[in-house]
Amino acid sequence: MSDAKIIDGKAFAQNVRARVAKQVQDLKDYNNVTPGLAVVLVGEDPASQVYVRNKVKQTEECGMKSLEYRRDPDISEQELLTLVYGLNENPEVNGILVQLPLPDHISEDKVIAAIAPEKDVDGFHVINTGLLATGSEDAMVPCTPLGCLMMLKDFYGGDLTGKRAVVVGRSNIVGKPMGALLLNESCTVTTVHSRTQDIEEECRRADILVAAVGRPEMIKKEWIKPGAAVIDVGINRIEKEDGKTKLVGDVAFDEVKEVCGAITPVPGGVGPMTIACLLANTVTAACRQHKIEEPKVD
Ligand SMILES: Nc1nc(=O)c2c([nH]1)NC[C@@H]1CN(c3ccc(C(=O)N[C@@H](CCC(=O)O)C(=O)O)cc3)C=[N+]21
Ligand SMILES: [Mg+2]
Repeated sequence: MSDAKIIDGKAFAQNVRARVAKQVQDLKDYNNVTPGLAVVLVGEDPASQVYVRNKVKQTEECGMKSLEYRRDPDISEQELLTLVYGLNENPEVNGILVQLPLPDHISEDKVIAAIAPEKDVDGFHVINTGLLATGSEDAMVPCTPLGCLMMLKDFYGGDLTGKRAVVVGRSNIVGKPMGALLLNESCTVTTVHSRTQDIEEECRRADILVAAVGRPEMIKKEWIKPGAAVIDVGINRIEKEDGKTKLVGDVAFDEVKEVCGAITPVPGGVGPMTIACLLANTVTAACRQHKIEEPKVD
């Protein structure tokens, strides 16, 4: 068996961002529109700060306007909702992202429900969830699943019809929308989770395996069908023997790459694609709000 293809998410994301930058330039030149993305960050979680910093930087590099709203962790739910309502009304803002998780005293469901669906570039609002589930082109598609789909389509030359896809994990932000997207691509989709019997056997049937559980290196090479495409969504910070921390995925990369046909690394796989898709969604949102023909995303 020849070596697996290591899918370079960083390079892929750079490509997507270059395309987005061109679209932004066209919007400015021909429509006098500069897309704007508002990112709301509550609290001081260091990992969240890194992600938000990257989002802001890349938004600006693509020529879009970035608006950042940092709030103390003791902000009330009502104050946060009021901030979101204001962004809904702000014509400079085409996309709104409220960084999750939120502090315990704030209902994430309520905050997501408060975001205008057409500005919901995360695709977390139930309107967008419903549009995705019914196969509508009007859905805002969650960024991580969208990035995974783009890499899978690229690997398979555009068509996923009839592939057996197994999604490991059933979260609202990755597992469920990933399953819906793959079903819309005419895959045969199975979602497995912590209560699944014989999870290993289910995974071994997969042509496409998407791992999104948040358990470091849980998926071993015996779980993999030879030649399968393995997409690793996990970003787990673990401590090494020397006390330093490193990032690992949900897949035991070194052993799985000996069996599979293609695999995304962590870091440098799904993560950068998530941000690139956020930027692409912001352009899509701006086009829809200004009734401009929108660019195709994949
Ligand atoms: N409303 C909301 N939307 C999100 O999309 C969202 C969120 N909340 N909360 C947090 C998670 C996490 N997330 C990541 C995005 C990029 C990388 C990324 O680029 N990771 C780099 C490594 C970064 C590092 O070194 O820590 C990589 O995988 O190569 C990681 C994680 C978006 N999230
Ligand atoms: Mg909460």
